Amino acid sequence: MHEPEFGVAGKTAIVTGASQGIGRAIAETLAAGGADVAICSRSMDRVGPVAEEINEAEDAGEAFAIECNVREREQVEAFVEETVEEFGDIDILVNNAGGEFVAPFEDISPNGWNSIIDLNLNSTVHCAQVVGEVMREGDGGVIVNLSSVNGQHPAPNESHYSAAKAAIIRLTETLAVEWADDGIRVNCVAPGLIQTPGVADTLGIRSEQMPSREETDRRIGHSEEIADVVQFLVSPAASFVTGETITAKGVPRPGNSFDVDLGLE
Ligand SMILES: CCCCCCC/C=C/C(=O)SCCNC(=O)CCNC(=O)[C@H](O)C(C)(C)COP(=O)(O)OP(=O)(O)OC[C@H]1O[C@@H](n2cnc3c(N)ncnc32)[C@H](O)[C@@H]1OP(=O)(O)O
Ligand SMILES: NC(=O)C1=CN([C@@H]2O[C@H](COP(=O)(O)OP(=O)(O)OC[C@H]3O[C@@H](n4cnc5c(N)ncnc54)[C@H](OP(=O)(O)O)[C@@H]3O)[C@@H](O)[C@H]2O)C=CC1
Repeated sequence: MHEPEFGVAGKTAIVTGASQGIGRAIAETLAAGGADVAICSRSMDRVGPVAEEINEAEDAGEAFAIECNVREREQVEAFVEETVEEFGDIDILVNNAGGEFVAPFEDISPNGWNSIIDLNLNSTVHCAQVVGEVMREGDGGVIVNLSSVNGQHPAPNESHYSAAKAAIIRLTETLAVEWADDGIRVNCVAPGLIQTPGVADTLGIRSEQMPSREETDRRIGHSEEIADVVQFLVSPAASFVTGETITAKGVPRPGNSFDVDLGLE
């Protein structure tokens, strides 16, 4: 009888933007499965406690945290170098750090546009190139990039973010082909609206506005539900899956998974 292998025990992983929200859930899920995780955010005060909590858990992998702004190539290089020193190799990269502000296209300044492209797309490029080199020189690996339903469908007032997240999908497909012979699988997850501190603070969408998790229709997703998809993609069970985007948005409908009034005129 065939038993699918969903485990990550003994693997080493980098998860960017893991001080809260989806990134934190991904790091905790992989560590709970026995992977050693290197995690980062822009603030050691925020990401350090996540590593401490993982290290206190029984039967979990090891964690170490580092301050790294993934918009800065040099900081990504230092983070990856330190991870290799710590763990010896990198099997898994999850490009999670990302974010946005909402504004009509005509109100986005060149600097505002660049900040969102840097944060979402260029950070993914930095991490994929730097970690990809380590994987190609080693035994290959698995990369998962966080896109969004906004990268798949029109999203008014999120033109910069949507453009970046759409580009991440095509980058994923391209790298899956370019790096197939190096034993590197590259996939994407496109979440619908997920209840995270970032969504609450930045977009002003709070959990009390949301239907409860028990409701099957039109509910907001939870970070763990994205972490579970990532866990599948990085596991041996997904060994024949590359260049794909898995959408995780609950009930199928075009566009966003939940109709939220963002309060823009
Ligand atoms: C229908 C429902 C749809 C819901 C979809 C939900 C999809 C979820 C998407 C997510 O990504 S969830 C994650 C949420 N978390 C975040 O978004 C938080 C992350 N935010 C940040 O890190 C930062 O705020 C930022 C957005 C990256 C900006 O960081 P940066 O340090 O670059 O900022 P500044 O230097 O302050 O500004 C740079 C530039 O951008 C302009 N700008 C900033 N905010 C706005 C705004 N609200 N409107 C217009 N322009 C803005 C700012 O003015 C600067 O430009 P210049 O003035 O210098 O030209
Ligand atoms: N929540 C949602 O509805 C959806 C989210 N996504 C995507 O999922 C990912 C995670 O989103 P979510 O959990 O909601 O986001 P949050 O804003 O809640 O968390 C973002 C995380 O990224 C870190 N971060 C932000 N900027 C940087 C940076 N420049 N360098 C390093 N770390 C950084 C933050 O840490 P710190 O502040 O400490 O630096 C934090 O840990 C993003 O790519 C997002 O676009 C996609 C679709 C929907």
